[in-house]
Amino acid sequence: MASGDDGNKKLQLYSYWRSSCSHRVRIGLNFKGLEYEYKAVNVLKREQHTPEFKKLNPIGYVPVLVDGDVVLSDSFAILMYLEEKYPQHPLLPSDLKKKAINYQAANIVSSSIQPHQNLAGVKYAEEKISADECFSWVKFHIGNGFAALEELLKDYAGKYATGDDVYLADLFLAPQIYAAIKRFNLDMSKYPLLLRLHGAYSELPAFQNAMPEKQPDAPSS
Ligand SMILES: N[C@@H](CCC(=O)N[C@@H](CS)C(=O)NCC(=O)O)C(=O)O
Repeated sequence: MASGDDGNKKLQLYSYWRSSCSHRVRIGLNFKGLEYEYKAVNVLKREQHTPEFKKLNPIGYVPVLVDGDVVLSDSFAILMYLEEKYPQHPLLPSDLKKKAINYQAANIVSSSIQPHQNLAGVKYAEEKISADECFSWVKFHIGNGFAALEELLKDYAGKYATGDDVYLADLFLAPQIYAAIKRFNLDMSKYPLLLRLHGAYSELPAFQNAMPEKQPDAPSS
């Protein structure tokens, strides 16, 4: 694996094992063959709100990538930065339409699904409504997004979301499908294309090594 190209300074990723946003970036780093130092941030212990961490990301979310003097947060921005700085194994196709579909699919996940399951929102909602109602609300939004993704990708999908190569959309889809299955117990029979993609991702080392349970801060059992 290559490290960042700024001398011998290794890239650093501030991540939480179960964070789907961190998971996207882990796949991107692995896919591009970039070695990085894993810096665990336990969001359940509110480590994302420490003054130290907030110097890196004032909004108090993981992931954060440090590449020499570049400190970046937000998985989309991080992946676009990696794409330009480390062009090997491109995350975007050259075809403009396909590229736009990748942006659209990635943003359905990051703007229209994930925010509904984010810790801060879920904790707040659980105080206002019951935990069960909150869980159903989150599942509703995952299902809504998944239905849109099935429709969007049906004319583009090959082995992966937009053809036979892995691109940006796949980096956003894999963690969201994983979370839907493992954390939210979503009935995936309604989303056959996404279920098939989930199987395809599970065969790729870049995706396997980014799995939550393989991270150094994952609980041992
Ligand atoms: N749009 C941001 C969202 C970041 C985000 O929501 N991170 C979550 C984990 S996936 C987080 O740090 N949550 C902690 C909290 O809610 O306090 C991204 O894509 O990186």
